[in-house]
Parts: sequence; C-alpha cells; structure tokens
Amino acid sequence: MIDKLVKNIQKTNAPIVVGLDPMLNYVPEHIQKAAFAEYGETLEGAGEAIWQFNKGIVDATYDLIPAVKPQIAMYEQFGIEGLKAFKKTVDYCKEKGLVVIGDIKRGDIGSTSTAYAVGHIGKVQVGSKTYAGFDEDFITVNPYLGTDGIKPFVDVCKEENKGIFVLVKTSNPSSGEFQDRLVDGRPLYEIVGDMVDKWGSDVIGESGYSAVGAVVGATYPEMGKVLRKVMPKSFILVPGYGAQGGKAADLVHYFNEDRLGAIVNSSRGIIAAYKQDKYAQFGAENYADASRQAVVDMIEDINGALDA
Ligand SMILES: O=C(O)c1cc(=O)[nH]c(=O)n1[C@@H]1O[C@H](COP(=O)(O)O)[C@@H](O)[C@H]1O
Repeated sequence: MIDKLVKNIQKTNAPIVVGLDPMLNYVPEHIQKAAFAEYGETLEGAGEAIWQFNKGIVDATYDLIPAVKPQIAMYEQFGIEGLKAFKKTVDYCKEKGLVVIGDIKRGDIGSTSTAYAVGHIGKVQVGSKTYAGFDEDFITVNPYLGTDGIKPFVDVCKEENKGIFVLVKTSNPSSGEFQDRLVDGRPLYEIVGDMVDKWGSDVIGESGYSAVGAVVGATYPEMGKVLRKVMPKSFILVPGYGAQGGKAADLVHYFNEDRLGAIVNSSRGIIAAYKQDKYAQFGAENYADASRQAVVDMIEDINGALDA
C-alpha cells in the first residue's frame, strides 16, 4: 500500500491529504435539510448529512489528490449511524482510486491491538468465512504501549499489504509535555522515531519506503527536520497545515531529496473552505467547488515551497 501511496502522489504531483473531518456545522444547510427531510433530526439524519457532504467533496477533488484521511471521531460522535457514514466514505474513496488513511489513533496491549488491526486493516474470521470490517489502507496508531502494542499492527500490514502511521511528534500545543521530555539526553519523540525506523525495517516496499510511517505535526518544523533524518525510510504524515498555523515553507525539510517522504494533511482548511472569506464567493451551495479551489491552492503552495 505504501507503493500505491507513492504512485498516487507521483501521478497527481500533490503530496497532500484531504482530511474528511465532517462536523455537522460544516455541512451546508441544503444538505442537512434534505437529510433531515428523509430521516428526521436523528442520528441517522446526521449520518446521511455527513456522508452526502463527504461525497460532494470527494467527487470534486478526487482527480487532484492521492489520499484522504477520515477522522473516525467525527463519525463516532453520531454512534453507529456515524460509523456507517465512515464506512461508506472509506469504500467510496477507494472506488475513486484514493488511498484511505483511517485516522483512528489506536494502540493497546498486544491481544487488543490485534483486534483493532484485524477490524481496520485486516480480516476477521467468522466461522469458515473471513470479512474485512472497515478496510482502510492505512491507520494511525498510538505507540504509548510500546513494541508489543505495535507489533500486531505491523504483522497485519505485512499479511494484508497495508500501512500505519505512528504518532511521533503531534501538532497540538501540549504535545511537548511528554513527547519533548529528555530521556538519557534525547527527546522522547526522537526515541519513538528510532523505534518507527526499526518497526518498519522489514516492511519496505518497492518504492524504498516502509509500511510504517510517522505522524509529525507541521507546527514543529525544527523537530520535523531532525525526525526526517531519524526515519529516512518512513513516510511522514504531516497534520497542522492551515487551520493550526503550519506553513508550506516550514515543511520542506519533512521531505526527502526525492521530493517524496511526506504527505501534508489539511482538514478544516479544505472541507470548510466555503466558510473562509477567501472562498466566500462560492457560497454554501457550491461548497465542493470551494474545496476544489482550496485543494488547487494548497498543492500550489506546497509545490511552490518545494521548488523554491
Ligand atoms: O494523526 C493525525 O492526523 C493528527 C495528529 C496530530 O498531531 N495533529 C492532528 O491535528 N491530527 C489530525 O489531523 C487533523 C487536523 O485537522 P485540521 O486542523 O482541520 O487540518 C485532525 O483530524 C486531527 O485529529
């Protein structure tokens, strides 16, 4: 799957990910109205509204982008109906040829991590049959429990040709509380980076990149520069561009010299573009066209920084 991600990035010349994080208040009124007319103001109505909203954005952008990252929390808040919308979104994006990164941030003791891995990137056994539950291509994983909490994910990646992104240095303001602590003179995020390199060492694809990637926030560019060197074969998923303040010029060092190795996410900046002054002329009815323009602008911004 890492090789498909590389191919998609090369095909689109767009090292970006569109984050499908659909809050109900981003969904234009006409979509909410139609969904509520059919299902009422219910969890089912909300699920339908976010699914239709996503579909509009995917239809308007899929030819420009390599990948999407649906954040499961935005769906889980609507219970089972939200999860159905999550699954519909995953399947639809895959039909459109996109790589799907399920942002689920899981991680537990080994046996429980195995169940998460099976449910999201593997297959579950039911009697004589096997089924893929959610079937994303990649998922995000929390490394706090250490190697035995990560290994089940890596094993399933190997069996199923899938991938993971391990949280190494997150984009949020408090991320340094634990992640920047010095351990034997080195920040913890660097030690986690070393482990990512090690965990990925026997799942290297034809592209030379490993199925074990890392999450490093756009908001800490100096740390990104160091981590790029600590994990040379890992792709870095870079959230925090746009809405959280990350700038393209800061992200150049997250990439390798082959112009690969990083993929920059924007969620609110793309899916709620029509609410920004810059794209207000599109109006809520044409929210998906606003998202397309925001994607075009983001690609230009990042490629411009890489060319500079
Ligand atoms: O794993 C992530 O994607 C992630 C890690 C991190 O350090 N920071 C971070 O913002 N994210 C996710 O990236 C997305 C950022 O959304 P925007 O700030 O709207 O672009 C959200 O889905 C976050 O959950």
